[in-house]
Amino acid sequence: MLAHIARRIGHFHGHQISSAILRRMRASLKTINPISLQDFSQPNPSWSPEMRKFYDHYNAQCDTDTETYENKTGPWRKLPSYNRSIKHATGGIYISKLIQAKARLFTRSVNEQGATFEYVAFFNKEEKICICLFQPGHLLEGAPGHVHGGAIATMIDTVTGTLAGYLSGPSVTANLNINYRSPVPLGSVVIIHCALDRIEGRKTFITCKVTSTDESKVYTEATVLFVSIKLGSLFG
Ligand SMILES: CCCCCCCC(=O)SCCNC(=O)CCNC(=O)[C@H](O)C(C)(C)COP(=O)(O)OP(=O)(O)OC[C@H]1O[C@@H](n2cnc3c(N)ncnc32)[C@H](O)[C@@H]1OP(=O)(O)O
Repeated sequence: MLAHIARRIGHFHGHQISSAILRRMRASLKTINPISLQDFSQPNPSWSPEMRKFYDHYNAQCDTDTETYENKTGPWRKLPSYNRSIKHATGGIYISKLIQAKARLFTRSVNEQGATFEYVAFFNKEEKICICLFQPGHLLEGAPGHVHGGAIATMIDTVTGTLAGYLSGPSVTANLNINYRSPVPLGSVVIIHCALDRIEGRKTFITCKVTSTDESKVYTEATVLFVSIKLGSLFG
C-alpha cells in the first residue's frame, strides 16, 4: 500500500501536478490517517449478485491486482474511490490542512452501505474509455421507485470527469447535456459507458451512455465538456 501511495504522489488522475501544490501536499503528509485510505468502491454486503458478477468480470481483466497492487495482464484498471476528490491526487492521503476538513465527495458522503451511490469504475487507457457499475440505493428516489435525474447526472458527471482527469489532467465540467430515455429502477444495476470524443486544446469532449447490464436498454445519453484548469486555481 505504501509503495502505491509513493507512486501516486505528484500526480492527479495520473498526471503531474504543479510543484507548488506538491510542496504543500508533502508538507501535510504528517496528517496521514490510515483510516482515510478506505477505497469505497470495493465490494460490500449491499452489492447485489449482479453487481458482484460484473465487478468480478472486469476485475479479472485488470492490469493491477486490487489487493496487492502487483502488475498482471489485462486492459482495464480498477479506479479507487475515496471520499474526498483530493485524495485521488495523493493516493488516499488526507490533507486536512489544505481544504475544509469536513468536506466529503458528494457521491461518498453517506456512510450507510447500499443507501445511495454504490459504484465502481474501470479505466481502459488504450481505448480511452471508462465504464462504471452503478447500483442506485433507496435514498436516490425521484419518480416513485426510480432514480432521481439529478442522481443520474451526478454519476455521469463523476465518471466522465474521472475519464477526463485521466486523459487531460485536472479539469472541471463546463457543459453537461443529458437525454433521459427511460427511468432507472432503484436497486437495479446499470453500466455507465464513457468514451473520449475529442480533445481540442484545453477542452475534452466525452460521450456517455447509461444502459442495462446486457446493454439492450439505453436509460440515458449524455455529452460532456471538460475544461482543463491549473489545480492551484482551486486553492485560491
Ligand atoms: C473523482 C471525482 C470526479 C468528480 C468530477 C466532478 C467534476 C465537477 O463537477 S466540476 C464542478 C462543476 N463545474 C464548475 O464549477 C466549473 C465552473 N466554470 C469554470 O470554472 C470556468 O467557466 C471554466 C474553467 C469551465 C472555463 O473558464 P476559463 O478557464 O476562463 O476558460 P474559458 O476561456 O472561458 O473557456 C475555455 C474554452 O472552453 C469553452 N467553454 C467554456 N465554458 C463553456 C461552456 N459552458 N460551453 C461550451 N464551451 C465552453 C470556451 O469557449 C473556450 O473555448 P476556446 O478555447 O475554443 O475559445
